Amino acid sequence: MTRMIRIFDTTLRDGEQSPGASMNVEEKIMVAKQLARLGVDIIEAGFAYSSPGDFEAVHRIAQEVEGPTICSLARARPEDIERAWEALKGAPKVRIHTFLSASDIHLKHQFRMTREEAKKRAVAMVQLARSYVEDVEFSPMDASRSDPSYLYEVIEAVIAAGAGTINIPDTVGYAVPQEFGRLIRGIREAVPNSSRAVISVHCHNDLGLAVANSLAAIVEGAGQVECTVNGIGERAGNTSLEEVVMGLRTRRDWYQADTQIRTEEISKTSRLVSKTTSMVVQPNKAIVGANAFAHTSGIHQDGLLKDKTTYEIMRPESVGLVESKMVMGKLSGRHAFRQRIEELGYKLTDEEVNHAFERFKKLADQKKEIYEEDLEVIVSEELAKMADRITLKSFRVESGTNQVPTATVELEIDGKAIIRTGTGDGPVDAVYRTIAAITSTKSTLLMYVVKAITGGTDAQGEVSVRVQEDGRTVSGHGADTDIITASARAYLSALNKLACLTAKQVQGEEKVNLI
Ligand SMILES: CC(=O)SCCNC(=O)CCNC(=O)[C@H](O)C(C)(C)COP(=O)(O)OP(=O)(O)OC[C@H]1O[C@@H](n2cnc3c(N)ncnc32)[C@H](O)[C@@H]1OP(=O)(O)O
Ligand SMILES: CC(C)C(=O)C(=O)O
Ligand SMILES: [Mg+2]
Repeated sequence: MTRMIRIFDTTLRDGEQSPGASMNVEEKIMVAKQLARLGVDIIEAGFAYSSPGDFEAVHRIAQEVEGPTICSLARARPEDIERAWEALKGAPKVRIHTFLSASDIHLKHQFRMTREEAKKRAVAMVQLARSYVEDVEFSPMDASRSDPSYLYEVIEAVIAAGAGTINIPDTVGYAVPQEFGRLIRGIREAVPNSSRAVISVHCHNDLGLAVANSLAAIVEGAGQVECTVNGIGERAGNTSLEEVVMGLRTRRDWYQADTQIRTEEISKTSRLVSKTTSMVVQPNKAIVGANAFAHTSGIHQDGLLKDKTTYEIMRPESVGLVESKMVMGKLSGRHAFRQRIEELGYKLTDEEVNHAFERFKKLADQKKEIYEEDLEVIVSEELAKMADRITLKSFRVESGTNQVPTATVELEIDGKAIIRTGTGDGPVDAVYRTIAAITSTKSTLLMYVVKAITGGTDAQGEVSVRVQEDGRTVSGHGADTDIITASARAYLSALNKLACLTAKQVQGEEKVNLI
């Protein structure tokens, strides 16, 4: 039997306690609407007493966001509980979450209260909250550093006073999984009325154990997990929603538990929260980091190409990503290299792949990541070793102060001579336009650079061009003492590469329709 675990999202309350993560009312509403689409059970929308802005956020979210229960935090003080009620009243599904410390450290140093006084206050505030709403949650703050026997007493008393959810916070992230699981089991075994309430957990990540502690608590019977998107929150943050949810979903066989989260909304929610709070997600963050579904090493890439399950325990689609990423770099292997160039539309022979792969490895030793354009260049230059299909036979240019620059160009394409005359804005432009007209190229000239290789007026000039067609970019070079000849050669060398690429892409066809 699969147990359903409630997801209590506190991104808008504890998440906002991350330094610099504060959100305005409109931003909170936008995030709350996305949390509803994600399918969380409860949204802790804020702490109504803490500021007019938070009051308004709780109020508007309670009014405007459909689906989840909307909750406000409140200290164990009448004014806080009343303010929470003011913000929530009139909305269909609401909860007041009140809290007071249970640890001697907090009671002695911060609250200056005895255990008895704190217990009495907790009971009175739960009763007050219950006079306003049916659904009351109580948190004995710093529970993991509290004396268990006192903790049990408080829990029993607040359940008797009407709290339907008892949330066990590991406020300072001190607990370790086995210990925290045992604490939850202890509560269920030692508190006589514990079955009348849902036991919740709220873990902080100071030792990087928030998710592990939450999962350990679930094993011992916790029915609600408090968490935040991307794990943001006070100090090192809270339990990460996406990690707990995907942990349960992926290992349902082990936990026999799941949530009602629509996991396909996870990536979108993560991006929204990151953008809204300006909290950048680290690339290696589980589930939502940029690298969470990126594979770099050749052996893994080879395995994935053969079967995704070799190195992927979750489908990227299950968290709303289109597909996993194969990152081409110095650790990639031939299988992934061939696959990527085929995805780019090129069919190479084994020998061509081997040559291109050698060049790729050399380049990858110098560059952190190889992009599509790099692969295009490698492939195009590999293919450029094929005989040129277009050669320049001759050209003549007329230009002067009062003359429209005119070029007559003779090309040989696949052995056939073609001659044509055209005009342009300058002599080079006239030659380029005429070549373009003869070859009927659809390409665009992206870059044209001239530089002198030697000095003097008889200097050898070198022209480099970059040309793009159908998303493919190739470069071309030409050198001559005549700058127009160098320009024509550079352009034709680029067009020859494009022609080779097209020939390779149109598998089985010998000729390219250049004219
Ligand atoms: C573990 C957590 O995350 S708890 C939630 C933490 N979140 C926040 O604190 C964010 C919002 N907080 C605020 O805006 C402010 O702290 C306010 C408005 C709540 C209170 O502000 P101030 O009145 O100026 O008090 P300040 O924050 O300096 O001190 C907290 C007071 O609340 C008391 N207090 C703290 N928690 C509780 C509680 N659960 N129940 C009752 N009183 C509490 C403290 O003992 C202290 O009281 P004192 O003034 O009698 O010494
Ligand atoms: C208010 C409580 C639940 C809290 O955030 C904590 O103890 O960390
Ligand atoms: Mg907290």
